[in-house]
Amino acid sequence: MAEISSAIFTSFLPRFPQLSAVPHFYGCPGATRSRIRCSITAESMPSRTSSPTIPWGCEIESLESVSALQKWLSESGLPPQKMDIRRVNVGERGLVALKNIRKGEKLLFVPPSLVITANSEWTCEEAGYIMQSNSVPDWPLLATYLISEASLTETSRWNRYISALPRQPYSLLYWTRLELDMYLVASQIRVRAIERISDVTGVYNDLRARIFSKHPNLFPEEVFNLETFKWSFGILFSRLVRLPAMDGKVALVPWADMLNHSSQVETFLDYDKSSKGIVFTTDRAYQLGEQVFISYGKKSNGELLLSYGFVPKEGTNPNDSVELSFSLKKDDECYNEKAEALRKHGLATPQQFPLQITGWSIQMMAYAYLVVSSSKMIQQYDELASTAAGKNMSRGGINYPELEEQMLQFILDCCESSILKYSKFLEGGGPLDSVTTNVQQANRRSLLKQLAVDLCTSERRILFRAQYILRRKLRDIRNGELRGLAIFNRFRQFFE
Ligand SMILES: C[S@@+](CC[C@H](N)C(=O)[O-])C[C@H]1O[C@@H](n2cnc3c(N)ncnc32)[C@H](O)[C@@H]1O
Repeated sequence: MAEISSAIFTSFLPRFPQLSAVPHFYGCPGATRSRIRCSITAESMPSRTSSPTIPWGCEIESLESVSALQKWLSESGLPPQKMDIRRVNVGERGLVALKNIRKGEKLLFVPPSLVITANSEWTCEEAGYIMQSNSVPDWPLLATYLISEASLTETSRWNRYISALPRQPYSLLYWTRLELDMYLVASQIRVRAIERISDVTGVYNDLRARIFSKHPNLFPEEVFNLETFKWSFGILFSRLVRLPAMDGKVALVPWADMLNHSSQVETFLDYDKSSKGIVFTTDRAYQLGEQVFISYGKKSNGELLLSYGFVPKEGTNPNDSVELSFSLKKDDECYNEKAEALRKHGLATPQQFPLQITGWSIQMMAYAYLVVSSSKMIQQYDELASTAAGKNMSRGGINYPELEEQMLQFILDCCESSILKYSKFLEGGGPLDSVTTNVQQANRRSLLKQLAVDLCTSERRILFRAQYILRRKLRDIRNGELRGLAIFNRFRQFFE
């Protein structure tokens, strides 16, 4: 998948404009409306308290719906492919090479007519008209579109595609608050997941208040509810691609979205103007029968778990990082001045910075310098906060040799307190393990726990490496100081 940046996700956060005056519709044409009502019956209706079931899509590993999808795609203009959808070891279902594929080959060629974007036609035209006339941003529009088309079953042209989508995409959206608190207690991804769940809930509530409640015949609550929105956002987070050659347009690309991610490749999906289709260019060769991969973007293991519900094997992701939380010291006599400088540059206390396996950023160092700086440096607070916010990136700008030791010690302390949290989770048993009630629940818990263990192991590994480097640097500084002191003392004795 092309990178779906948080900037795109935030594009649905701005409030929608007030409802414009729209003609009053009485719902989709008769047959279609009744299908909506039939598609989710009272019995199958997802409940907010019990485990919800979405009445469309398939089991995540199902290949049955995939053959119907392939047939429909070929009939609808997808050219013959050099890959086929198969059960795979990495990612349940994936695309596998049907012949040897060279490095540098263009593959796929999915025509734009088979791609879902914010401009796609709605089977229920009236619902589409209402959404568009309210200028609903792309993400909530697509989430609503997907539910609308899914609920129309065979009437929708996307029926075959939607039937092959997972009924429950792997995503942190499906973790309960208790599971997030238990299993991701040490990782900052827990907070990101909570925020994301609350964003999705907020978007749904906004749509319901502003649009759905005013047109209940077009957007009945038994179809357009929080559970179906969780599903559609889960699908978008794990399958939507941004197409740079189409001005960053976001799209669901059937067939191409069967490609799994590998951190070892860099190629991604994009629109190819010469062939007028969605393609990707292989950046390595594949042999017959091998699974073909793309990159979902330079994402950390935590980000991959958040959006896609998986954690790559330990040590295989060169883009892995862990979020380290920094705070001003509560007893700092210049706390207010420092907090104000941070606020001015859009930063807070506490503030998270990514720590990579390859090291830490100038922004992180600038924040740490600000934390340890004395009141004598008050003139530099603004500059440090601006560097911490990434606005002033020259290394020379934060060269304070007299504070270096304190700054490094501060980062080391933060790393070590974070390591303690990870070790407590990884080396202690969780009380949730003892309260599972049935086999299904026990299986789910062990899967989530394994994901959390994999994530926390990889995040702690980065912290251990930083701890090692910081300790060595501090030892060198202190040894250098000691050597300097010894030379000074020898000089003093000589003159005495
Ligand atoms: C765009 S879909 C790819 C097709 C998907 N495997 C399917 O069967 O529908 C993204 C989802 O595939 C799975 N996936 C992709 N890359 C993976 C990987 N490297 N390891 C494990 N699961 C992966 C995750 O479940 C993710 O949410």
